[in-house]
Formats: sequence, C-alpha cells, structure tokens
Amino acid sequence: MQTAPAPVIVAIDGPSGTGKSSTSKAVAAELGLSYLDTGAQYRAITWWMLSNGIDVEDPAAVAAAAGKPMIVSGTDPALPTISVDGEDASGPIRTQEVTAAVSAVSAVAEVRARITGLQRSIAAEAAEGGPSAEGKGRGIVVEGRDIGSTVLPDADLKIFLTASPEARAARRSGELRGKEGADLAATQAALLKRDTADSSRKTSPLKKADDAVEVDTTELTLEQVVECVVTLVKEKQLAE
Ligand SMILES: Nc1ncnc2c1ncn2[C@@H]1O[C@H](COP(=O)(O)OP(=O)(O)O)[C@@H](O)[C@H]1O
Ligand SMILES: Nc1ccn([C@@H]2O[C@H](COP(=O)(O)OP(=O)(O)O)[C@@H](O)[C@H]2O)c(=O)n1
Repeated sequence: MQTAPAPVIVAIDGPSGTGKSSTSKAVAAELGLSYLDTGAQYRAITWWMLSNGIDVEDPAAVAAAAGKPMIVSGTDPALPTISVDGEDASGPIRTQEVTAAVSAVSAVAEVRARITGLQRSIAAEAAEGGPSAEGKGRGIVVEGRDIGSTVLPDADLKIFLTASPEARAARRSGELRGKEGADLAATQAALLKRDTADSSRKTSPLKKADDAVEVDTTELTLEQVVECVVTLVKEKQLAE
C-alpha cells in the first residue's frame, strides 16, 4: 500500500516580477498543497494604514497601529483570498498607492512581528491539517521575501527566484498594460526602488537563505520554472 507523502513546507522568495506568485500557485495546485502570498498580507496592512489616515512615512505611528487590523488569508491556490476586518481586500491592495507605500510599512519591526506570527500559524496549520476546509494537511507553498531566511528557516525546500531587471519590468508592465503605471521605464525604476528598500531594511530584509536553491527565470517560461520546482519538491519527498 502506498502511504501519503509527509507534509511539505516550501519557501519561495525573490524580488518583484521574478515569478513567485505564478510559480507558487501552480506548484501548490499541481501538488495539492495550500498557498500563502505573504506580499498580499503586507499590502493589506498597508491599505488599512492608508485608509485609516496613518502616516505611512512615520514608523512610530505605523508601529502603534500594527496590531489593529485583522487580516485573514485564504490559502486555496485556485482562489487565494485576503480580507481586512472582514472586508475583501484583493482589489484595493493592488493599487499604485499601496505599491508605493508597502516597503515603508513592511520595514517596521512591529508590522513584521505581527505578520510573521500569522504566517507561521498558517504554515503550521497547513502542515498539520487544521480545521479549515482548505487545510489538507499536505503542506504549503509560502512566497515572499524573507520566508526561507527568517519566517520558516526549517522549510523542507527553499527556492530563491531571480530574473534580470529588464525581464521583470517587462513582465510587470505587460500585466499593467492599459492601466495606470504601464510605462516600461517607470515600472523598472519603481521596481528597483522597491527592491532596494526591501533589501536594505534592518528587520528581515529580502535575502537568499544560505540553503536556498537559486533559479534564474530570465530565459525560462513559467511552465519550465513550475516543472523545475515540482521536481525539486518530489525529490525532497522521496528522500524523506
Ligand atoms: N518565467 C516567466 N516568463 C515569463 N513571464 C513570467 C514568468 N514567470 C512569471 N511571469 C509573468 O510575470 C508577471 C509577474 O509574475 P509574478 O508571479 O506576479 O511575480 P512576483 O510574484 O515574483 O512578483 C506575471 O504576469 C506572470 O504571468
Ligand atoms: N515576505 C515578504 C513579502 C512581501 N514584503 C513586502 O511586501 C511588498 C509587496 O510584496 P508582493 O510580493 O506583493 O510584491 P510584488 O513583487 O508581487 O509586487 C514587498 O515589496 C515588500 O515590501 C515583505 O516585506 N516580506
């Protein structure tokens, strides 16, 4: 009789536009795992700060408010959801206003402590098969900036995605085509500014964990990246 593989925790990190969200969702869907977009959580808390008149450039004001919003993430890779105080936030967290403010908010230690706690409990529940309908107990793919380095240092597999700044900007502006912020040069400048802020902050910066597998996606299709990660997960499961 075949036994089900042990629950697996996969951390996928990297800068903007490297393919973290698309890869993580596809890998989770193919392997029947849960999926957590940690960037959406930082965007959600940023949206709440902006909506509640908190000065996002004032770290003390952000720190004082960090415990107030209730953020809930749905972890089905086919339909990931995010709500703040019971309100669907999936649309508003993607505006240019939130994108421009998120690095400042996510640099505040109190914000990181709060969100990191949420992430760890969601990962633990997915690995244990918690009470939620989505928690299948098979494990989870968690994507972000500091998952392998800080949030889940004991993850079974850590991937660090990279791609050239040109490829990343072209992907992002392709997504934005026809919407605000679609200009390629402006997209690249905004993306590099966010990378610099995320990589240079004191608390838990964007960083490749020492034991992460680096995958440069510049010349790869999304399907090739997904296949590569799925293969690595299966190898890990076989080695258990
Ligand atoms: N390997 C790839 N080749 C081409 N386009 C890609 C690739 N990976 C992702 N994309 C596209 O690039 C855009 C950004 O991908 P996304 O997964 O949101 O990146 P991230 O989460 O790292 O910011 C999406 O439109 C996605 O479809
Ligand atoms: N684990 C994480 C994930 C995101 N973030 C912050 O959240 C922002 C938005 O993340 P995201 O994954 O939605 O960004 P995109 O690259 O998808 O636009 C990042 O620029 C970081 O400032 C973080 O600090 N730590």
